[in-house]
This record gives sequence, C-alpha cells and structure tokens, in this order.
Amino acid sequence: MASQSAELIGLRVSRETTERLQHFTQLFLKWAKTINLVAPSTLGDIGNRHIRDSAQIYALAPGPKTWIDLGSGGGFPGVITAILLSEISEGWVHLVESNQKKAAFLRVALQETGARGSVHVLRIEDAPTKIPACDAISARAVADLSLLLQFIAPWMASGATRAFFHKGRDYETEVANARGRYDFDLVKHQSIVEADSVILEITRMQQLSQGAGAINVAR
Ligand SMILES: C[S@@+](CC[C@H](N)C(=O)[O-])C[C@H]1O[C@@H](n2cnc3c(N)ncnc32)[C@H](O)[C@@H]1O
Repeated sequence: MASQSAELIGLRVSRETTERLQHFTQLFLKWAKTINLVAPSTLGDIGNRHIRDSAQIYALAPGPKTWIDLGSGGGFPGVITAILLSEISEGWVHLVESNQKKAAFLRVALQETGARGSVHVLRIEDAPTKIPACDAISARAVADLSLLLQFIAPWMASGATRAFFHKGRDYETEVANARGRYDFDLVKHQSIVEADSVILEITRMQQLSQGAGAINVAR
C-alpha cells in the first residue's frame, strides 16, 4: 500500500517523514524537561515556532546537499533538514554544537529518527579544519550577521554556494554593519512562521572587497 503523504509548509512529505518529525518532537519535549533546549515559553508551540520555522530552510533549498548547521542547539534547523533529507536518502547535515549536553541530545535525535546527519562537538571557529567542505550552511539564533559571515568565510571560499540565516526584526542593522566588512549578494525571504522575521540567503560572498552586492527581495 502506498504511504500517505502530508504537507509541511508547501513540501509534500511521506508518512515516514511525518512519523520521524513526531518522534523527534516527543524526544525533544522529553529532553527539554532537563536541558534548556529552547526558550521554555515556546515549548507549547514547537510545531510552528521550531519545526515549521526550521523546515523553511529545506523548502528554500530542497534536494540533496551537504549542509553545515552552526550552533544547532536543540536541533533547529539542522535536525529538521536532516529528517527531510531522509525522505530522499541523499544529502547530509553536519551539526556543529559545542555544548556537550545539547550534543548528546542531538546524537540521540539523529539516531532514533534515522535522520541523515552527524554531530560535531566543536567550537564553530574550529569547525572548518574538521569539516572542510559543504554546499550550504544554516544557522538560527547563533550570532549577529557579521560574525556569522566571519564563521562561514572558509566554506564560502571553498565551494559552499549559499548560506541561510534566520533573523529577527533588527536584521537591517545587521546587514548594514556586515556590508562594511563583506561584499555579498542577499535575498531576503519573509518568514511564513513569524511576521517580523526573515531568512537571509547569502551568496557570492567575499571579504573586504570593494562595491556593494545586489539586494533582491524574494516574492
Ligand atoms: C540560542 S541557541 C540556538 C540553537 C538553535 N540553532 C535554535 O535556533 O534553536 C545558540 C546555540 O549555539 C551554540 N553556540 C554558540 N556559539 C557557538 C560556538 N562558537 N561554537 C559552537 N556552538 C556555539 C550554543 O551552545 C547554543 O546551543
């Protein structure tokens, strides 16, 4: 019998993927009783505030890719990308997280859901020598844009083509500050989960070069 599919922010996902996401949610809520994985005030709306919010990244860049997710914390967005990649049995997500307890949770989450990823208990600053190449990078709630660009510069110089960062309402200030240090193209995607949030997509990044990159607003 064919698996029933469901819809997740415009993505068709199989019953198996839905079950993986449900299993992850149960695990997350169990571990969140003893480890601070997200702001406690958001635990009641994990489906929207965290899972759908994270799934936006895969929806913007679907298909097999090698991802690096910086500061994965409780798994957002990296574990959700890894679960969605399991649907197509291709691609991989390297989760970088320096906190041992969170890393332990991430390992269990990947193992129990069968998601396509692995955990690196590292400082982000040390990760480029351990994980030398990737196609795309994600990060949510980890650092301001200038520091994120500093973090991703080695990967963007060695083949990564796109980076996706969730940002809140102050993103314009962060973009203006980053423009003083980096040249990059930017597409701003309106979040479909949070009215005052965006996902910034960075491409063609170079450090300290002359001239401003193009700014496009996604429709
Ligand atoms: C505010 S949490 C966000 C977690 C997750 N991305 C989310 O959106 O729910 C930031 C996470 O990044 C990790 N982190 C911050 N700076 C880091 C660094 N330099 N190297 C590795 N992990 C870092 C922290 O341990 C924490 O788990």
